[in-house]
Amino acid sequence: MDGVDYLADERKKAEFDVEAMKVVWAGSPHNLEVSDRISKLVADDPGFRKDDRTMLPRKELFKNTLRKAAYAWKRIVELRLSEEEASKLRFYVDESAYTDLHWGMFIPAIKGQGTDGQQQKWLPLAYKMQIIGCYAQTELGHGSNVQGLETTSTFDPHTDEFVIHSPTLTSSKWWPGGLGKVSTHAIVYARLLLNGKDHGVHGFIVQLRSLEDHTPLPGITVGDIGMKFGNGAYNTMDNGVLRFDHVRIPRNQMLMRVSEVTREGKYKQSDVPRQLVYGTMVYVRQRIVADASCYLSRAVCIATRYSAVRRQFGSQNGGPETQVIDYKTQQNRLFPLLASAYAFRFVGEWLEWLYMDVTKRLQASDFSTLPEAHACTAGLKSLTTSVTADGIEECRKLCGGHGYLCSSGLPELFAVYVPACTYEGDNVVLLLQVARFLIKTVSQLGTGKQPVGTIAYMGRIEHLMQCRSSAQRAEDWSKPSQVLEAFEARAARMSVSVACNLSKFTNPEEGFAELSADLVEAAVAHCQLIVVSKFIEKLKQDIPGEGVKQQLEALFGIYSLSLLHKHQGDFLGTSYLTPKQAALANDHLRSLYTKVRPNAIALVDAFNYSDHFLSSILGRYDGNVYPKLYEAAWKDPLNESVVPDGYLEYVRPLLKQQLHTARL
Ligand SMILES: Cc1cc2nc3c(=O)[nH]c(=O)nc-3n(C[C@H](O)[C@H](O)[C@H](O)COP(=O)(O)OP(=O)(O)OC[C@H]3O[C@@H](n4cnc5c(N)ncnc54)[C@H](O)[C@@H]3O)c2cc1C
Repeated sequence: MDGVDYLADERKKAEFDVEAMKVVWAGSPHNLEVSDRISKLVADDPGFRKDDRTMLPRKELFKNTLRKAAYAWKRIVELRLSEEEASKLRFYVDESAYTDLHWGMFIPAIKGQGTDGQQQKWLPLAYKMQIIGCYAQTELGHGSNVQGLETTSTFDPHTDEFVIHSPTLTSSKWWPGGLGKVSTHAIVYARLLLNGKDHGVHGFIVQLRSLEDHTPLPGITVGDIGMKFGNGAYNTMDNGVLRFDHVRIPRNQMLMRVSEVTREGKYKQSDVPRQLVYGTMVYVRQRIVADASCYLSRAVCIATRYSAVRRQFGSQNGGPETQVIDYKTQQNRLFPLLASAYAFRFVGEWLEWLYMDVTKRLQASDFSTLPEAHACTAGLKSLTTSVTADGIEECRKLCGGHGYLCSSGLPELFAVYVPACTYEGDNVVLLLQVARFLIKTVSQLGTGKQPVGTIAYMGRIEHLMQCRSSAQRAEDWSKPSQVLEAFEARAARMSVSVACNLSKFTNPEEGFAELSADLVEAAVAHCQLIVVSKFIEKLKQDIPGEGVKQQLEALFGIYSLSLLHKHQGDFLGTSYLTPKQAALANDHLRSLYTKVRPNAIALVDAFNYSDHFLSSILGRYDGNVYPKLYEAAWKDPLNESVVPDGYLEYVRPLLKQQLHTARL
């Protein structure tokens, strides 16, 4: 029945102020106000409907995405939305589109790598969407290894131009979002060749399509790379292929903030430090971590609400069966994901601060924290996207069979999200970069160079190598300091141990390759420690609202102790814990599940997601799942006729034993 809240009893159980928790999740009362207003604006506008997305054929789907992107822009202009409101609107429209790359990669690349003059020329056009841009780095043959890119950009001093060329099939640009069908311009990464000398990979602004009729410019071959994983999902995006046949661009379209090519064809480093490009990278990765908390919280919201609606077994004397959320196994799978969503939210918030800090330092030519900031953002991107991708899939399983229906919202969420483990750096490749940084830090211990930021704990290496957990009772694990030391000791010991093993190799690179699996594990331990420590920092802040802090403390316990349980081998193997202490931690974890259980629905309500945004029948706010699932089934195009198209040709001849005369 519409209008009835089937989850009302669950909501009454909440032991904290949900409105105050909404503010914590949003980051501030201002953020909550903007998010709430814009999300309602999108949800109430039929122009942003998305419930038919998984049923549309690709061409229709894509055309509809183009319409929505144009309509969104129209609304942004009509309503005179600020940049903040506009980006929220795009977020709540919730459809991957060329605009993601235009705003998320093309513009930041020009801002980060373009000279002042280049920014003045290109940014106003891009801001008004008079040009649409994408980010063309990856090639058919090369992705992670950027230095292996093959596209060339050769300077021609006679015409003062660069000649962009794809010398081989494998040099074809392959994957860039927005490239296939829409972008008029691209930031193209190519090897800079001057007088036959290769100066490595640089970025160039290249016009791809006519601004009059959208046809590719001479020398350019461009198209879409084809259907991707899932229905709807990321197929709203035109990931593209691009080849250049000696395409000429003016010299001033090389992004020249850091290095330039003079009129005479000389390569010059500008006095702007090379490290500046890291600023853009920190920005992009910070966005990805923030997105991880959004995607994970969406999946968790769906699975939590449905777990409270769904009942299986346990009926007493003909009474209702048990809500599946009351099974400890369900809690043990679901609540750590709920806690992770909050943990990632807070680490994402901290990354926003880090980005501002890095920017300020770069402006003052202070590069001292850059290697640490780089390693930490690479690691957090890897950790949070991997957990989120696996977490969405776990939420699907938590919803049983119905989770497999597109109307649950989970298959599409998963299909849209999984590539985040690959783009902006393959997750394993990124963890190996973190590991290199950890090994370097270990090798510098004792040299007087103090580790800074998220690696500062290594400065207490002597203590961390020797200390033992003092936990004697389960409740001891409720102390953040107890948990923090456990994670620090584990991370430090794993790094030192793998560094010792590495030192046994005469060729360090050989050793690095041989021990790469252990190195990745050490990197994961370090990254989990960062998330744990940032959660603790959040808890130290003033958090208003009745019961809010207590819930966050419980979630912190669940996040950290579920990891401790999962990676028990690390903690025991490095001798920080005894098996008894690990068992006590697990006892405490179970008690936290009991504490969070009555608050679970309110904790996901605090995400403040509209039904439109969730687009999931299982995750409906009112819990009215079964009638809506039933209704939705009848809307499937296959149910438009009672007898399916194809019956006469292929089913009836079979039933009537007349296949020999059928036209198959
Ligand atoms: C949906 C989507 C959107 C994208 N959008 C863009 C875009 O807009 N612009 C753009 O330029 N690119 C884009 N990409 C490309 C993306 O950035 C690359 O796919 C990514 O960098 C990974 O590179 P790769 O595909 O070459 O993987 P590979 O590097 O070939 O990885 C294959 C496997 O090898 C492993 N591996 C690789 N190197 C090592 C190593 N050194 N040690 C151990 N293992 C290793 C990896 O872990 C992985 O398991 C997109 C990709 C996807 C899927």
